[in-house]
Amino acid sequence: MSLQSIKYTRGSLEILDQLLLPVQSKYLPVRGVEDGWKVINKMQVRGAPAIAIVGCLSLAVEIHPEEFESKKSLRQELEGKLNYLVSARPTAVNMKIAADELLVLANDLTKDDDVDVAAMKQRFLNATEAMLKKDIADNRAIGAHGAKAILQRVAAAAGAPMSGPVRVLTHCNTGSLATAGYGTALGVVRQLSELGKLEHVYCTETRPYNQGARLTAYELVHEKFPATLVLDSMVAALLRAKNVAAVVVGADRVAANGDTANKIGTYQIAVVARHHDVPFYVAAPLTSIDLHIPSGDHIIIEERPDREMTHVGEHRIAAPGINCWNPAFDVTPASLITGIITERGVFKPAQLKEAITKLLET
Ligand SMILES: CSC[C@@H](O)[C@@H](O)C(=O)COP(=O)(O)O
Repeated sequence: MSLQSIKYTRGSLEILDQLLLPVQSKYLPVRGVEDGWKVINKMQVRGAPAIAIVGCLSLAVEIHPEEFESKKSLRQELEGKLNYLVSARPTAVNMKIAADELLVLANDLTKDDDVDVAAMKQRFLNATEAMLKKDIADNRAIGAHGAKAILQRVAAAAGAPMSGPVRVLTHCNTGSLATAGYGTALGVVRQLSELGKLEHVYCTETRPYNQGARLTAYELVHEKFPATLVLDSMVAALLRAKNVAAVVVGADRVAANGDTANKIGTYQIAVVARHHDVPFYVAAPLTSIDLHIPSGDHIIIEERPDREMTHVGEHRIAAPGINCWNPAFDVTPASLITGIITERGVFKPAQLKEAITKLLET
């Protein structure tokens, strides 16, 4: 069974504390929005889809025991708390998109005279709970589309009818821990494995928070995938030496032109991949795509505390007194991206806006 980062039953939410992994596996109760904001901000839960799901479910557990005088007061509470949750981390767009969708629902229900306040609360709880199942289904579809695209490309390059098993590289953590389950980029790896087509997966350490070394490596060992950890500084050497067929990473926000914000270090991997003629794929659900911004220049990049760079756990590794710059994400230009793998298919960055707009219309 794959790892479970989020445990939810109506009225109760727990998250696997990712600050303690891989040394300790401990679930933390999330009793409401205040706890939800804190576990997201402190990165006890992280990964764009998981942030949105935990944020919304923290609101669900908070309102579950409450009684509301009117639909208007319920709607007001939802709006204020959703906006608060969006402020916990700025770069990933998933929480903002979820908040916008839930607010549209709340507004519609407020106006609907056939719905009373109890039914409105019920419908809101149902909508937040549906996110868990949908995320896993979306990730499975991403996995299937991504594995197919990579294998087809390898086969075409070799002029062969079918590809043999492939080696892939991934960055950060995009697996069960970063989602409701299965994973996005790691879902592609999982699908390659299910097809018997995964020769090897390489994961980067992902300094400074070490999502690769701590979390992805943990998932890969748990799944018994053939896997090797490399340092972030080894990617060029790896692509030169190890016949890697594709790079596949996740996304925190994809702009309308395909520019993609993802974990710091992603951009330089894309540059190196282009140099070595290795295809570079971004795997992300539609809930990570922000058509409201034309390009990556509009993405706010979160800057994290110096301590994440200067210390590993309690141990100081950097010279005291040195200045630090710690952006948590960077933006990979669309021109370096081979394809954006979504649950609805794989798109070239230049096709993304039109294709997604059409999909959303239907
Ligand atoms: C499916 S997770 C996609 C991204 O959120 C992931 O690649 C990433 O950058 C996570 O950053 P984090 O700072 O750990 O939340």
